[in-house]
Parts: sequence; C-alpha cells; structure tokens
Amino acid sequence: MMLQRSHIAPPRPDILEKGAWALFLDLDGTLLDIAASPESVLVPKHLVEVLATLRNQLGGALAILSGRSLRTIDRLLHPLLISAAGEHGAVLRLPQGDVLEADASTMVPSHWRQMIHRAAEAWPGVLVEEKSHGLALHYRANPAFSVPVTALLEQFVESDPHFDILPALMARELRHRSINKGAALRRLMDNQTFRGRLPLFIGDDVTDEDAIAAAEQMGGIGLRVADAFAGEPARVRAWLSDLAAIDAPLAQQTARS
Ligand SMILES: O=P(O)(O)OC[C@H]1O[C@H](O[C@H]2O[C@H](CO)[C@@H](O)[C@H](O)[C@H]2O)[C@H](O)[C@@H](O)[C@@H]1O
Repeated sequence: MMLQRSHIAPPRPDILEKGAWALFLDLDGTLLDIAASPESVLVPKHLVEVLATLRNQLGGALAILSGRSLRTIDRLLHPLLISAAGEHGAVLRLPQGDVLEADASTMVPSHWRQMIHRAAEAWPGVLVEEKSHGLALHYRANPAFSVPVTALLEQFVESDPHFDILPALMARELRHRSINKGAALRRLMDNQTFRGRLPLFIGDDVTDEDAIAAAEQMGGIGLRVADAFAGEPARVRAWLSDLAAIDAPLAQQTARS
C-alpha cells in the first residue's frame, strides 16, 4: 500500500530551525517494521540517506536510541556511523566518535547466560539474543513460551534486584536497572553537539517510555508511534523523508538486512 503524503502525521515544530532541536529515534518498530526475528528486519534503502541528510541539517544532533547492540545498529545502518545508544543505553557513541560503556558490574552475569542458553535448548522457537551488557529472549516463533521464559528471568531478578525484566515485543530482556533510554538521552543532550537544543524523541515500545519522559521533562517532545503515526513505521519514515525534503518511496520496498 502506498501512503499519501497528505496522510503523514503529526504536525511538527520547526525542527530544522538552526540550533533549535535534537532528534532521537528508536529503531525497531519506529524506523523499521517489526519482523519475524531480529535478523530478518529489512532496512528500506532510502532510510540511511534520510538519516544522513537529517543529521547534517541538524548540525549532528541526531541519535538512534535502541535496544540493539551498537554493532547491530551499525550493520543495519551501514555505511552510516551515527550517534547512538545501544542496548538501551549501556553503550553510547557520542557525535565525536567516542564510545562510552556502562560499568562491567551492569553486565548480566555469565552463569545466568549459561543457564538461559541451557533452558532455551529445550524451548523450540525461543531465540537467545546476546548483547554485551544485556540479553533478550525472543518467543515470537512460539508465543506459548512467554510463560517459562518470564518465570526463568524472574528467578534471576529476584536473586539480584539490581537487574530487572524489560517487557519487549514478543520478548523479555534482562537489563541492569541503572540502564535506560531516558538516561541515554540525557547523557547525549549533555554533549556539545546536542546541548542547548530541545529533544524530540520517537519510540514505540515500553522501553521507549523513559526517553519520552526525559524528552518531555527537558521541555521537548516525546512521540509514540501508536498515537502519532498510527502504529506504522512507514509513516515515521515518510515524516522524516518529508522533513529532510527527500522524495523517498514511503512504503517499505527494496531492502537490505
Ligand atoms: O529499542 P529498539 O530499537 O526498538 O529495539 C528493541 C528490540 O528490538 C529487537 O526485537 C524486536 O524486533 C524484532 C525485529 O522486528 C522482533 O522480531 C522482536 O520480536 C522484537 O522484540 C531486538 O532484537 C532487540 O534486541 C531490541 O531490544
């Protein structure tokens, strides 16, 4: 289905006004359509061009805030190396290229990881996604496993309250409580490239609520894909293309993984 530009929501402030705004974007479910597995997402070919153009127009003040690892963000958006928070903010790349990592004490312990892998071997369709600090267990291929997956992770967080379970789309993630996208947004806003601007964040999931709250607390705007873009990443992409004045196809089409 082709979307008409007249259907693009929502109204927006003058985001490109010099030095006024910084843009923060979630990846899965916001820029990318949800796919059957983390590895099978498709990246519309114009997306990278749109992001690169907007970054330049914003004087560098554009960042991706994702639950994905930084390495995966870079692979998906290749050849763009963009400011980003990976793993919900456990790993941050600043505009100047420096990479900051949360302390090793925030990493999911290796014996938990081993126990999770052992359990998942007996759960057909359950996928373990390893990240440097966190870990996600996906059950999209077999939703009945949401119950034992959650029960297993609950045992871990009950034994160590520094960690919590992040509900994700057809997945559960283990994450240190100190790590969230709101803190990542604030940390980036403290960087000279972002400082003095107002943040505008777009996200779709529970994990994005911290960044929405942070953006609003800083006087900016937090947009939920469900409310502002009818739940459709294609509309977010269209809105961004429009902002960048790039005449990109609006629906997802030729893509690369
Ligand atoms: O913060 P995000 O960029 O939105 O990342 C959140 C998680 O996204 C990925 O999982 C989700 O998307 C997959 C691909 O569409 C889908 O198959 C899965 O069911 C979703 O949960 C990613 O794999 C996670 O690491 C991210 O934390």
